[in-house]
Amino acid sequence: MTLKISRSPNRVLSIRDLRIDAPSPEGWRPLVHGIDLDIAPGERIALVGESGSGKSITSRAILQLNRGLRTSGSIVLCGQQICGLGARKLQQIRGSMAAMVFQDPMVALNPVRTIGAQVMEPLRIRGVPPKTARARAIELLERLGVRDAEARMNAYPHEFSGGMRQRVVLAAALICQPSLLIADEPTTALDVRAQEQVLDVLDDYARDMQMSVLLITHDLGIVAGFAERVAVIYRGHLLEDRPVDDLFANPGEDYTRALLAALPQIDGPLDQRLSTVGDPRVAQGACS
Ligand SMILES: Nc1ncnc2c1ncn2[C@@H]1O[C@H](COP(=O)(O)OP(=O)(O)OP(=O)(O)O)[C@@H](O)[C@H]1O
Repeated sequence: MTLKISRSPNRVLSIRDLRIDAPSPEGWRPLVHGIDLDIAPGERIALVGESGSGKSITSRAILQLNRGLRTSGSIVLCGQQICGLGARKLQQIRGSMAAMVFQDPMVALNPVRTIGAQVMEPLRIRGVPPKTARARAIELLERLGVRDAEARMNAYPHEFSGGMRQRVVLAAALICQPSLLIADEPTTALDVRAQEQVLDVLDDYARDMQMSVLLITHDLGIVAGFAERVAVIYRGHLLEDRPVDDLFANPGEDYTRALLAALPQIDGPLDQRLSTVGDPRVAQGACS
């Protein structure tokens, strides 16, 4: 089966009027209220917002990974409309057009399978012969800074540090060379040094491969250092979508100002997490 891919993909991702609803005893309860978002090839966008604002469900909708939620609108990924696709087509798209990494590498990795088997798996599923898959896995692990990768292919996740495990998760996500990587707080579970190293290798890889990145993070330092654009989401509404310097220098919404004030500062404690923007006056002003 061949998937239709845009011939002039000036957008890796184009989302229009994305709505996500959850079932409730009173009927469908809206969680995301009609979001538009575009990502160009090679572009890095940070999605920020307080806890529960809808960052994860919005990003998971791109690969139709939300369970039990209703999604509507248009999501065009590399020229392919994602909404309404069947399970088999979605399976093909996941990993090749867009891949996703999550916060905790221990959850993402199977503790009883070797690192090598897990990194090679997306290629093996697509019918790539074992020798080729193995060579590509070793090459990618080395590139992502896993030293002595050939020997370590036979190791298990518990034999790796947190930072190394996240590189393995990245390798499994990147092995089919996706056009878009969706990274949902990929370094939150790591210590500060490992965070920096993982972001550095991701930065290098994305630049070399012209890969777009949608990064969900609570960390102002990471947003400033990694992203070109910032999209601010509040209670399922997209409030602002602007170049990072512009938004930091001149936030256009009260909510964004409050959010930036609540974010960990560059010269503050590096492991500080975003607190909830709880001021109801800010909340009311934001989406009215
Ligand atoms: N499967 C689900 N069923 C019902 N409600 C859900 C489901 N998944 C998420 N939600 C709700 O959707 C809203 C947005 O959740 P989401 O996980 O996207 O927030 P977030 O911005 O990523 O937060 P955090 O920064 O804490 O991860 C929350 O109110 C959450 O409780």
